[in-house]
Amino acid sequence: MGDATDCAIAAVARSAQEWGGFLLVGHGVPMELLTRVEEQIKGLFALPALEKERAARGGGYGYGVPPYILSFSKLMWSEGYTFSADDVRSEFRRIWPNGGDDYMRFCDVMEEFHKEMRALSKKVLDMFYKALGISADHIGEVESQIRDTMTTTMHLNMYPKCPEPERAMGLAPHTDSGFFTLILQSLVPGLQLLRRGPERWVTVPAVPGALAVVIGDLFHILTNGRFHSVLHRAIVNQDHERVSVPYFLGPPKDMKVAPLPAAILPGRKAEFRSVTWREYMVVREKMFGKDASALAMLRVTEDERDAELAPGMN
Ligand SMILES: C=C1C[C@]23C[C@H]1CC[C@H]2[C@@]12CCC[C@@](C)(C(=O)O1)[C@H]2[C@@H]3C(=O)O
Ligand SMILES: O=C(O)CCC(=O)C(=O)O
Ligand SMILES: [Fe+2]
Repeated sequence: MGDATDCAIAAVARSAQEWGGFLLVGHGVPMELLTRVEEQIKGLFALPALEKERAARGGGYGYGVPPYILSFSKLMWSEGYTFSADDVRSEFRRIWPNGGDDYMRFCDVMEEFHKEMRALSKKVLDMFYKALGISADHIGEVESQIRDTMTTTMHLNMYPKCPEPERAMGLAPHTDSGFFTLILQSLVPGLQLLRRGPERWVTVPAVPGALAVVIGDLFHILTNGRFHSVLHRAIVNQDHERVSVPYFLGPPKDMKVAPLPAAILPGRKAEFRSVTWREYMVVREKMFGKDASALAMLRVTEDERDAELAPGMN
């Protein structure tokens, strides 16, 4: 994948525009490592509830479902754990205060996974740049700043077997807010993307060793809407538990994100205002449960565009 072919780049461009996601194979992260990651996560969630509660979510990180999930009426049939990929050892002392073998094994595997995923995420970003027509030898200052400062957040989802799957939801429909997400999923399907025209939920197949890639809202802004941030959800099933590990890539929380000039098509203008991830999360929280989307709030209106044109026209 390091030297992705023109054909692969064209496929990335097409799926990022039309779907907002795709399955990535041949990425080089060893399948055997992915299996170990899944085993460790199942072990973590199998711990007694009281031990997991020690790490109860606070300040955004820790055990428990993400807060936004609580604003949906349907029962969420899942457990979650969010942490900064760079702080595995300190974070999981909350679960295993005295360290020990289980703690060491868990941290070793997660750190190995993080190292591989971090390297892969840079390759994926470069593929996206190429897919936008930004060639490797003409990468601008902003593009390389993004490449050098991208942050990584890991989230673990466990969806237990559900006796009445049609009455529950694994994870409510949402878009990821960052740049893009690489998702490792069990061999049990459950992730669904909303396909447009006409709208329908499409299940992402569980392909051994494949990673699902999903475009987030800040990438939608960065690409001036050329790449589509896709609404997705996770459903549950009666017969198998399922684990997924989204690896979220995004800017540092206070970096301003605006459409990349090099990504704006000829004859078009920037269609989104600049925003930081932190600011975006505030806007999005306000929009939950309402009809309008947070992205729509950041769209430059016709009036604003006219106002911008006006001085030059006088
Ligand atoms: C780095 C991230 C990405 C977050 C916020 C923060 C930590 C937890 C992530 C999730 C995980 C579950 C869905 C989501 C929508 C949620 O509520 O929490 C995600 C969200 C986002 O993509 O916005
Ligand atoms: O379980 C999945 O496959 C999707 C999880 C997801 O979308 C998320 O945690 O943001
Ligand atoms: Fe997601």
